[in-house]
Amino acid sequence: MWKIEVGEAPALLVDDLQDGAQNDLELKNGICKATATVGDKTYVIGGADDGTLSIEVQIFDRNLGEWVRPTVRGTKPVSCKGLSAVALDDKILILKKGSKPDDQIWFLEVDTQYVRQQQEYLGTEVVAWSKGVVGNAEKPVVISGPSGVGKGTLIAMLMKEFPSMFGFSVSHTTRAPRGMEKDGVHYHFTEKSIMEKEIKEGKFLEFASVHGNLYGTSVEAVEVVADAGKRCILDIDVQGARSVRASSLEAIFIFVCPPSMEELEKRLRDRGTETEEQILKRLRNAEAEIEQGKSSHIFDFILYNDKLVESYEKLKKLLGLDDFVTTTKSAGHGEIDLPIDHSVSKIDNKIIINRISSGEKESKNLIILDVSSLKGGAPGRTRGLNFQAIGSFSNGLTEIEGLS
Ligand SMILES: Nc1ncnc2c1ncn2[C@@H]1O[C@H](COP(=O)(O)OP(=O)(O)OP(=O)(O)O)[C@@H](O)[C@H]1O
Ligand SMILES: Nc1nc2c(ncn2[C@@H]2O[C@H](COP(=O)(O)O)[C@@H](O)[C@H]2O)c(=O)[nH]1
Repeated sequence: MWKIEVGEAPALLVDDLQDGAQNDLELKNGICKATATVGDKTYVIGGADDGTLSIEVQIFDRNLGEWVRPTVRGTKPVSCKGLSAVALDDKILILKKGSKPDDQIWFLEVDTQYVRQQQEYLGTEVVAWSKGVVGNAEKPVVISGPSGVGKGTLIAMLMKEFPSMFGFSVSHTTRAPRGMEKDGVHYHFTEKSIMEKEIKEGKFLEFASVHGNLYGTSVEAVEVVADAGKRCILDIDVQGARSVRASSLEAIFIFVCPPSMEELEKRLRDRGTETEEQILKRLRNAEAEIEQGKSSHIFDFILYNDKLVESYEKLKKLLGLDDFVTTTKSAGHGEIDLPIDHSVSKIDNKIIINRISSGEKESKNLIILDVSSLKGGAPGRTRGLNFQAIGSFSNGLTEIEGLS
């Protein structure tokens, strides 16, 4: 048995860190941390010792016998009353005790494709947070097409008809605001140097130089919509769509095409928001974009926006909304009633969460969390978690309550 130091935290016994699921390790300073081991590395997760109130991560590399502070990507969860951690293949499931239902389940990615890419890019140890979403939330919708084709118009119609279903991903841009555009609503208008710094810090899901300005979708812009329980719509150019296609965000990709170049030019000119020079630049770029949009295999659907009302009906059809009745489809993600006192174990793809008895006669004693169909992940959300709650009763009967 050998002793190691966790930064400034009290000494831990390495034997306590063996074999992953050692949960709720109470350190001498009272901060609750959980540990999980993936490969040669033990991850110590918990506490909030940097003044940010977010959960911290340290890694003990067993091969090197060294502690490492990784670069952390994704939105960090805020600290809580206690944590449980369970090692999966390339990520660690974290259960936050005493947190709100939509803040209880998180994943710390340690060896996913995204983490490996970031490690290669930064040359440092990287971990990435992603919040777990119960059930299968509808996929985000990526809408691309040349400037002036009518993407914004179609999206505005969709948001007007289905305000509680869709949320717009507010992009960052270095271009100047147009007359009626509001910061934080149409775009986050920003400086080039600030945006470049934030890109380096990994805050963007995708970014591209479009018509001479920088545009990008921050991870937060997509998460804000997901947190509101809405389906995210991204209005981005073809380069951005390609990056999103290569990312972990599973989406539906729609390319909007003009009926002709003449009509595209007319729409751009009639809109009256660009200078002559900008209109010509946008029209030049449009030809290449249309070619890529039609041939690149990025897009699932091509939508010709000729007559607006007809195009909008087609868009609704693509999204399964043509005969939509608001009351028949609700989000219905379900919430896990995670007991504060629990133990956690793993059998294949099932995580068994066992209530540590508090003497109640009728309580949900067991929650089985199915992690076999996880989708998405950092940067963003991990979707597809399913669960069953099983309650045992004093009469020996068992009640099962399940989700999908
Ligand atoms: N089907 C249509 N028929 C005629 N005009 C249209 C049609 N769709 C949109 N428009 C008009 O074309 C102009 C450009 O539309 P919009 O601003 O929605 O384009 P966009 O693709 O979002 O452009 P950008 O990429 O530059 O933001 C607007 O004035 C809009 O009213
Ligand atoms: N790759 C990205 N492209 C974006 C993003 N936000 C908008 N756009 C695209 O830029 C052009 C021009 O937009 P405009 O508002 O200046 O007319 C248009 O094609 C948008 O789709 C983004 O975050 N990423």
